[in-house]
Amino acid sequence: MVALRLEAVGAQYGRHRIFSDITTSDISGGALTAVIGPNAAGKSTLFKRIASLLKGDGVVHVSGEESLRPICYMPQDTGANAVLTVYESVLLASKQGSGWKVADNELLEIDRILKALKITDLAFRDLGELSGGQRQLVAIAQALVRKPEILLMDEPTSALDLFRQIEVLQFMHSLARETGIAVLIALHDLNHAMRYCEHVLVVADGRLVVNGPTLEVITPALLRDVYRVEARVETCTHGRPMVVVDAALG
Ligand SMILES: Nc1ncnc2c1ncn2[C@@H]1O[C@H](COP(=O)(O)OP(=O)(O)OP(=O)(O)O)[C@@H](O)[C@H]1O
Repeated sequence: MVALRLEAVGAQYGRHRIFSDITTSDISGGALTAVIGPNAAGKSTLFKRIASLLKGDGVVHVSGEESLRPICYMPQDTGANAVLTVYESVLLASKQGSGWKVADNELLEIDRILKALKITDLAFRDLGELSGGQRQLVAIAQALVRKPEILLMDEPTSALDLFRQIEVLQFMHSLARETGIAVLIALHDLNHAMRYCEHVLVVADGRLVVNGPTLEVITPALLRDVYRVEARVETCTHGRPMVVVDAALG
């Protein structure tokens, strides 16, 4: 199974250092890992650094699987200017880095992914005429069709309604389990992190604050120190842990 490990990783834009010296234990495939932290903490920058879209200090280790395209980054901004249909855009994504010849099984795979995300009805709509949530689902399809070993999803549910948020996170959770890929998801909704992610990586103040099992990491102390809120971790009526925020600290 694939594993990702960061060793003394840093990133900067010009002279502006965003974070430094991020070292993690193995982030293993088969599970979801939430990347959390306040606005501008560097979650997207960390993803870009892991995906080698940004140079920086340290080493990103990927072990376990041989893949031509092991890491895929799904950006937060899924704006679409191209004059393409949904189907064409997903096909184009699947062909990135390979030849242009299209095999039948590749078309079947696109059909399967559109069906799994319940967007088959959008296949021949122009990207430019989709809603924000529909575009986000298409961006997820574009990422999945590349079959990465490590998938970095930057706030993939931010434009989705509640039902779709849950559907997508459940789907990603099952996909990681079934295929053994490692999925890292930048999230602001800590209840989603608690419910769907086995591990959490917390980025703040230009460093990795902590990484580990979700229930050990998301505590009232962390919420106070990192998010500056007074909050509790309670159990809902279904027996699941959830964050209840009482107040923002001045
Ligand atoms: N292309 C860029 N050039 C210069 N600075 C940048 C660039 N992209 C991001 N930054 C800066 O890097 C810092 C981290 O930004 P980043 O987008 O990684 O944070 P984030 O944790 O993903 O934030 P959010 O939760 O608000 O999406 C911010 O101060 C931001 O202004």
